[in-house]
Amino acid sequence: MPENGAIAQDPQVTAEREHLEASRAALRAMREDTLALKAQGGTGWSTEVLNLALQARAAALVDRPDVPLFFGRLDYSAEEESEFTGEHFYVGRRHVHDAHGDPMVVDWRAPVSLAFYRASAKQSMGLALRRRFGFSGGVLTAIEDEPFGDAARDGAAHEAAGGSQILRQEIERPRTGPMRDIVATIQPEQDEIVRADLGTSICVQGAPGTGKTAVGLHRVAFLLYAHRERIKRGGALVVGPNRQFLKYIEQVLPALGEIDVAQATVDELVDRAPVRATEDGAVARLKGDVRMAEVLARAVWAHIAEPADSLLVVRGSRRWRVPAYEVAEHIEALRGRDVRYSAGRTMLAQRIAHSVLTRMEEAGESPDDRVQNAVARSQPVRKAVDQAWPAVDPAKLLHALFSSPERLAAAAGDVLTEEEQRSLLWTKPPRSAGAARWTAADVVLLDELADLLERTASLAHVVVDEAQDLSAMQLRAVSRRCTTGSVTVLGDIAQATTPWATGSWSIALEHLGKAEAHIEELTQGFRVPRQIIEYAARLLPSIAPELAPPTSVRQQGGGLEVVGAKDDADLTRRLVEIVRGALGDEGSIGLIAADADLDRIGRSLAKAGIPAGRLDAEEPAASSAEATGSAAEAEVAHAVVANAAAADAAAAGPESGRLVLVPATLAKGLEYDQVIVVEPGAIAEAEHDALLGLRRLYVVLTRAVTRLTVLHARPLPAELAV
Ligand SMILES: Nc1ncnc2c1ncn2[C@@H]1O[C@H](COP(=O)(O)OP(=O)(O)OP(=O)(O)O)[C@@H](O)[C@H]1O
Repeated sequence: MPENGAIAQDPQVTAEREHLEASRAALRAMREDTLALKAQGGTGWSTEVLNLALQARAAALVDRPDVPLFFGRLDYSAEEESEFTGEHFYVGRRHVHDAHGDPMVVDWRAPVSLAFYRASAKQSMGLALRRRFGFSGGVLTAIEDEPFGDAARDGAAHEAAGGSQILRQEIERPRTGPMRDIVATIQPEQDEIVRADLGTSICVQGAPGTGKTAVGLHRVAFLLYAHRERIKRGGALVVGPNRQFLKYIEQVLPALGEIDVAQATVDELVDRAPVRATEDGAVARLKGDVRMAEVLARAVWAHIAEPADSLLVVRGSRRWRVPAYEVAEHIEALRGRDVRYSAGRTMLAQRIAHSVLTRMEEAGESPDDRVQNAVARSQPVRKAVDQAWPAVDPAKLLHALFSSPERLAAAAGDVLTEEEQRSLLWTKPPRSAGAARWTAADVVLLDELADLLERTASLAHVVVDEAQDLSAMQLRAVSRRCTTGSVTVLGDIAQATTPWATGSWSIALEHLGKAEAHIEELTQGFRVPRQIIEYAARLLPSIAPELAPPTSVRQQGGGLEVVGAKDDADLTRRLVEIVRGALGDEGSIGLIAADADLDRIGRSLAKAGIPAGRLDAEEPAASSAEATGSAAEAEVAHAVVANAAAADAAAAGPESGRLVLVPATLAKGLEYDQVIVVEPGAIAEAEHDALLGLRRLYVVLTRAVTRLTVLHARPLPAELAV
């Protein structure tokens, strides 16, 4: 926003700038106070931990000159009865207080800030005035007032005039670098989701660019504020489709002052063995089918056998016998309870030992717990447990199932058809489990097996992004990581591009064990201009006829150009021209093509002297603290980086150049100012399945913030050519 003389001299602007400066000084003082604290733990180790905590806090208190300390102000009415009658507050990313402890800026997540996001002309929530601030490079350049109460007519006029200019500018701004927070402009329907209580699981269906990812990340930040101890103890996790996506979103939470949230891809979540093979889509789909859970459960529990003999425990000069039928009774009793398989082994040993102890007591002895533990660990008891309730190893069991038609049939007989069973069997079984080359779907099965043996620890909250792509078995893997916690499920059925996708939110939620979750829909598109979204939506009747066409709140941009080339040579020539033109405008440029075509396109551009980054290029080396230091040091280093002005460039790595070549399979969740899509036909065909191909194309066509150019020499898919 350019500074003009009128603004510079406006007394209100001057007063607000003074408050900004005073707040900055207060934040500096808070940081200095923290740095002056001496960590004094009881031991060297606890002093070290305290030191790291202080460093982390000091890092979180760094003032980034380019990030406004506050973006809004709330003036509560002096006449209306409310908790904050007559008071006013500045709303920002974090709480700042003065030397007396009085708030200079309140945290956007605090209850007092709620009205900033929710008050409307119809419901003022006690406000007399809501003020938004516009900034340019950290300098306060604009004020926008929205009066309520007696001046409600003006409020209505404000809405009729198209709402906030500052909001418009934020939505229309060019995109560069990683994803940014939307804390200054969260919309009421988004805020409802962000502030939902910790116990509530929510599923958000939304068209491309409706802010699902942004909302999910802000919800984690909110939950950390509202339930910090519980989330810290239990842990919070964001699950995304791939590393590139996680890299794109990783700055959002640190920018909101939150560095304690783990982020993982689904594959990383179930990291039970390295993935060393791929497989046919039909087999992967079957391995992702929920019936596999039944097959695996049966395969595990089939290990339980009738106790062969009575067992004899010798203690000193006495011998104690436990008959086989009594061991069988213990087994039956345990199976009637919801015990995990491995825990059951330990419990069986204890129960047998208890039988021995009962006999000892009957004989007049008075054994204690130590004796019971010693008996449970004795060789005869261990032998009896190993025979009737043998140890199971997930990899060995899966290896046996996929190698032996008999073993598989025993577990899958009436669950999978014979043909399905055949498709699961390896044509050349590896010699051992260690030699097996597992696929991504196999590793999910290994994770299911591991959970059948030992209960997986639950986190306090899990956000699953692009959840429409997950198989039933992957959803179960997520589910066991939030059995006692809640989930935020984000996705768009129209963007499901995996053959194993479940296809319906209610089914997905059942697999997640959260059938009671609310399904919310976000409909306002903040990314894709109307003209472009309408073009992409031509595909909707074919890919998700039940979904309403997406809308767009964006007014600017919207350049859509479909360029037909005569042949491949003409396509290359035009591509170079288009890319040169795009480089002449501001913002990021994503050139998206079928994965297999990208190398060739990269070479053609290089030949024309146009360098381009690759989204799937190798990760840059970790920062030195991450490479050599402890996890805690790395966290602090992370926070410092997040608070540094250079964060954007540092975080984006090799893809930080303006022009990025994006394989179509990695485009999901990302956005670029200008998008150039090369050969939509090839992108769709690369999927082998017509429906999934069109969905992939829909994803690709909905990445543009300002301009979309579609370049093709081959005919466009018929659904698009309408
Ligand atoms: N309230 C808002 N104010 C400003 N910008 C917003 C708002 N909500 C979303 N956006 C912006 O819209 C863009 C799209 O958001 P986001 O990536 O979260 O959408 P999405 O629904 O996850 O999209 P996709 O389905 O393509 O993954 C981002 O640049 C985000 O910052």
